[in-house]
Amino acid sequence: MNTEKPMIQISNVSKSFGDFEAIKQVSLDIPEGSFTTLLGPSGCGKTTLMRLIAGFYEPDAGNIYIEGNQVNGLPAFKRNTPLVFQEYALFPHMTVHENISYGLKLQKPSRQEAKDKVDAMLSMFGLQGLQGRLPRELSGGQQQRVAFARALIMGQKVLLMDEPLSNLDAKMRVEVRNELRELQQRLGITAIFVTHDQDEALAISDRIAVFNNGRIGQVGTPWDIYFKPQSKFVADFVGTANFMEGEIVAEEGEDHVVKCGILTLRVHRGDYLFRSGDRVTLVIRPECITILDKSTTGDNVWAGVIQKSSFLGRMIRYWIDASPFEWIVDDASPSVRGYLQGIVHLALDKHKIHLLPLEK
Ligand SMILES: Nc1ncnc2c1ncn2[C@@H]1O[C@H](COP(=O)(O)OP(=O)(O)OP(=O)(O)O)[C@@H](O)[C@H]1O
Repeated sequence: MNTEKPMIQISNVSKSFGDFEAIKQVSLDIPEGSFTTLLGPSGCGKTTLMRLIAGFYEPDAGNIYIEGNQVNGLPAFKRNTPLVFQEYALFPHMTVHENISYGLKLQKPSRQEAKDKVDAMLSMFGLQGLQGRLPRELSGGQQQRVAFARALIMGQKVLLMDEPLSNLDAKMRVEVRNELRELQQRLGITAIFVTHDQDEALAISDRIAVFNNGRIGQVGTPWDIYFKPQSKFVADFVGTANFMEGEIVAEEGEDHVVKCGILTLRVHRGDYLFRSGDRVTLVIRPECITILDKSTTGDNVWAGVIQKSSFLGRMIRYWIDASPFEWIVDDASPSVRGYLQGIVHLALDKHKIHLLPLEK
């Protein structure tokens, strides 16, 4: 389920600590049933925004709405927006069962009702058989699952997560994130997730809000954030990109002709509204450049000299000098050629170049 109805609305919210403005007039709608990730470098305000939604901080200005109701001033425990942290924050002296059922206390359920609810959570999170253990007797992944189960046992419709997977090793991190995503979709939960890991954000989210210095730089689907960044900051922060400055010198057929120093490239015009004379930044992802098997001529083809390479498992990354530019190029089928050296010829599909207005 992923309707466009907003479950949470953040409207012109600002928050300062002393003289320092950590959140600057941020507005963001979180659709019901969606998985939204707040992504950005350290100190950009992700955790602060999360704590504002959860009710641990109050905004200095602006409003927060949950299901259409303004919640400014409403204490955290009345918001039904549980927050799961990187530190699992389980009660160390309580068993898995006691930890998970903790939130039910206020409802005063019968023993059987509590057991049924805990059993349902144990099964949902693959924790069957572990209910009698203490947190220290569990792996990191199991502890984090207990933390999720504890957060959701009251049937909450919203789940806030602040770097919840950061303490897990790489493999476990991917496993738990896939489970989390599957569960969020199955239960139709509205999830907000904080990370500074771009791969994680791209893999798990319906929408990503990229933060920069207390403001949202761009909100969009992972695809748009990666392939259609609206600023150099977003393009640079999410993934790796080659950047080049250029000027549009002509329009030919469906293409812009862009002059970048000694290199002239054709860029498919698509939806761009640029005109001849406009100065632009070209954003080119490393995997969008192809290393040719043999020299050829044509549009968007040029030569360079390999400076260094790095084997990344699923590909080899090359740094290729084509003075005055140095290109980063990812070769995803290295088995065919092994490591390349010396002069190579590069080709670039005109549809795979993204244009931004040149930032001053
Ligand atoms: N309670 C506080 N008092 C003073 N300054 C704070 C407080 N909480 C956060 N800040 C400052 O506000 C800014 C944003 O912090 P925040 O924790 O929201 O960043 P973040 O994007 O979550 O970073 P990280 O990824 O490192 O956790 C930082 O400069 C931080 O030092």
